[in-house]
Amino acid sequence: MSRYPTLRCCGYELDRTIGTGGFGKVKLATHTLTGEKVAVKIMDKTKLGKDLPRVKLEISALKSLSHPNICKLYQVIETETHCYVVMEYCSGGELFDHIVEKSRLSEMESRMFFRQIISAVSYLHDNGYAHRDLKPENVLLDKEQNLKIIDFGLCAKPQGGMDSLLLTSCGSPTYAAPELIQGVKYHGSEVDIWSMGVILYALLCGCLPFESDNIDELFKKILRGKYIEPGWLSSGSKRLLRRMLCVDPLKRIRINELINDPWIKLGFGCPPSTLSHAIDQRKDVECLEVMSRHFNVEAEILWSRLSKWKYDSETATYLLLLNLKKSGFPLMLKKKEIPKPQPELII
Ligand SMILES: Cn1cc(Br)cc1C(=O)Nc1[nH]nc2c1CN(C(=O)N[C@H](CN1CCCC1)c1ccccc1)C21CC1
Repeated sequence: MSRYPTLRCCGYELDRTIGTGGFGKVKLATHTLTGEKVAVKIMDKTKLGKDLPRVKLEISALKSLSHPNICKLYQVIETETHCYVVMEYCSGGELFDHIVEKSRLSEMESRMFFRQIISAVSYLHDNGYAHRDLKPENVLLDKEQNLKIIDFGLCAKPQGGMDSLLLTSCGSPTYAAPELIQGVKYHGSEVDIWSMGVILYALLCGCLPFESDNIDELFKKILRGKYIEPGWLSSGSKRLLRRMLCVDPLKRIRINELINDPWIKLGFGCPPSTLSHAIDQRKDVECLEVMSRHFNVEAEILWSRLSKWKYDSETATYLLLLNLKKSGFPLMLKKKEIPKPQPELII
């Protein structure tokens, strides 16, 4: 019997562990009704302590975000001791590993990934969120090499909107902006741009712009803002990196300039998409019909529940049916297996 009987009875078959972090672990699982693979973040609430608010923050952020380059939330299951966050499974692993595998990426491949990050971050900022912990380990790839941003446990939704200042120093120092490590007030959008600059440098160069085993040395390098520009970098990419890794946040490129930067548009002829295809929020009659027949509930009654986006088992089934439809698979729900009666033991 699996260690997490709750998940089995909530409609998931657990598989192997695919990630471990300070917050617990992530396990691969299968949604029984649709057969779709999902990733379940399992956290022991009794061990989270002061980090519990971060988990709540991530869940509330994910509930209001719907974008093709942001890892999708399907369901939240809470027991007395554990919190299970059921999310989109990204089978392509971390962008970080993809860069290491190829030592560094071509300009076009870097641009293809980076445009997706811009699209996700501009959507985030438009919705009043700053991620604040952008790094290659928090950028995953799905089976079609589409990019998905994860780990919103450090994100912020400043009360007064994106123009108000933040103070909490958070995230990984290697990717943290100078103003963030100085402990002065900062704008969440500006620190995200700096971290995106570090990611773009990693994509193009296969290493990090600021590195040191000694934290004080690392801080000095970040505050100086000086980094090596390898010979293979084009002038367009060098110019863009200088505008992103600009120590003075007031002079740093802003997201709306970034979207229209010539290097970003090269080969595409247009800026990255900045609108969220809120496909998950609109009613899909076909998926609704399949659920209505399976659960024997009036479609309109079902939709009145689904449109409340409670991220319960019905939300998960609906969103996973949408995934099946997007992938061109037949829309069907497996009948719950009625356990076969055990043959009487013949003594
Ligand atoms: C690494 N990898 C390789 C393959 Br193949 C699939 C994966 C993989 O992790 N896929 C995957 N799909 N969906 C998810 C994941 C991982 N994952 C995660 O949320 N992974 C993060 C990874 N963070 C990066 C820095 C610190 C921890 C995590 C958070 C808490 C505990 C464990 C892991 C989600 C649920 C959103």
